[in-house]
Amino acid sequence: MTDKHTNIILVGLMGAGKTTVGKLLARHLDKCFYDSDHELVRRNGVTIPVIFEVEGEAGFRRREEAVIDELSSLDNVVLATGGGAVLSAQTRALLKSRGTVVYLRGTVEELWQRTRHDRNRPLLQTADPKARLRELYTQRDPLYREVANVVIDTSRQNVNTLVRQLEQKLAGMPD
Ligand SMILES: Nc1ncnc2c1ncn2[C@@H]1O[C@H](COP(=O)(O)OP(=O)(O)O)[C@@H](O)[C@H]1O
Ligand SMILES: O=C(O)C1=C[C@@H](OP(=O)(O)O)[C@@H](O)[C@H](O)C1
Ligand SMILES: [Mg+2]
Repeated sequence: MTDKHTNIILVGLMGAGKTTVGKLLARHLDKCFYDSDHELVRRNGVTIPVIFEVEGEAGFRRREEAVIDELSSLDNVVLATGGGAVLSAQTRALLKSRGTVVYLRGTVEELWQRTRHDRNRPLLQTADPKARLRELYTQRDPLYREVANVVIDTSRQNVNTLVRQLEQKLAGMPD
């Protein structure tokens, strides 16, 4: 059976730090770390941009939905999701029932600074990636808030500070 509070699920936009913070948080809490993107890459043997290229965003979303369903049904894990996972209503319902959901929030400026040199995020391969991030923020911020039990502001906070802050918040949460 899945105990709601044994899993920690991280949501938020690209560059929020889900992968980086998640890995460190898992080590601190002695939980297994999974990242839905890493799992898709490992299983399919191709990069995220290649999945987008071959199957389009819709194909990627189908795979993402399935892998998040599978990983969130495990116990005692920290799961970093991809930024677009919450676009699926099915995934939103699932996440809320399978763990404590943490929204890592960041300003568009910071998210952009953290992602601007990375070619591994196909949605940002546009003429104006910062404007794209702004659009995605407007569209998705309400969805992240809808699923989150905890919202953490990552602005001007280093990863170690964020992990400490998160540990404190999680420890103070009711069972
Ligand atoms: N709080 C932070 N402060 C500074 N840099 C960060 C922070 N969180 C993440 N980063 C950096 O931003 C980049 C994107 O982080 P990542 O964990 O891949 O984000 P996400 O998985 O949410 O897209 C990485 O280079 C990471 O080292
Ligand atoms: O926001 C998105 O739609 C996406 C975010 C990426 O993950 P990160 O949020 O870990 O960068 C990855 O899943 C894919 O490029 C699509
Ligand atoms: Mg990530």
